Amino acid sequence: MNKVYAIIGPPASGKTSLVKELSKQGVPVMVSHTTRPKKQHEVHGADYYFVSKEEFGQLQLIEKVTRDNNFYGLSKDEVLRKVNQHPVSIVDIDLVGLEQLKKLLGGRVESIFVLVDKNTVIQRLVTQNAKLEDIQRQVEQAAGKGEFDNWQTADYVVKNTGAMDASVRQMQAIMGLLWAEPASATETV
Ligand SMILES: Nc1nc2c(ncn2[C@@H]2O[C@H](COP(=O)(O)OP(=O)(O)O)[C@@H](O)[C@H]2O)c(=O)[nH]1
Ligand SMILES: Nc1ncnc2c1ncn2[C@@H]1O[C@H](COP(=O)(O)OP(=O)(O)O)[C@@H](O)[C@H]1O
Repeated sequence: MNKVYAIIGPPASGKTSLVKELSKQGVPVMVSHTTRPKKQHEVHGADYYFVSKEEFGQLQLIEKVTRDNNFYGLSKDEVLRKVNQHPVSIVDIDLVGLEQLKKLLGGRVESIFVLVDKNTVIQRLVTQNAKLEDIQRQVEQAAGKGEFDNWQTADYVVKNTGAMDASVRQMQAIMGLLWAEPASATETV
């Protein structure tokens, strides 16, 4: 059965970075549509599908959000296309999206919670030069939605406070994309 692994976790836990790295290693990613302008370094179809408001309005979406007058959403077509084409794919999604994904795909969805503590989140947001009041709001909102506690209901948990490489390898192992090197047959003890 083809599987989609939903990467969930609080803000600044590392979801975007981990998904980008897994994508570089060849894991197919479900891509959202957005009406916000494309930034120079971004690639249509990889970072987002960049579309007009009219085009966005015609999509069948499993969930969407409005931010700063821009729309973002994951289309049903994108989900079905990726899950039907690939044995394993990944998606960076929030909890509402995860519930919708489960309604659409049932047992084909597994969730991986990216675990970090609140202090690490705050430190990372400070490093990204976020304003203190924005940091406080983001952390409070995430805590209010239970985003620090979702590890309790996720299928898998990966702690992302050490080296990112280690988290990437753990996720590959969870998804069945990494195997331990077999011990050499000629090895003596
Ligand atoms: N619910 C939902 N949120 C999304 C989707 N796509 C992106 N987002 C969120 O929208 C926010 C803004 O994304 P983006 O414009 O790429 O961020 P920026 O590069 O930091 O300006 C981020 O928090 C994303 O996680 C989506 O399909 N659904
Ligand atoms: N294992 C890690 N160690 C240190 N910094 C990390 C690690 N993983 C991610 N980061 C950093 O944390 C910040 C937030 O990561 P990001 O991928 O944007 O999180 P999210 O998508 O969950 O909001 C980024 O600056 C990123 O480089």
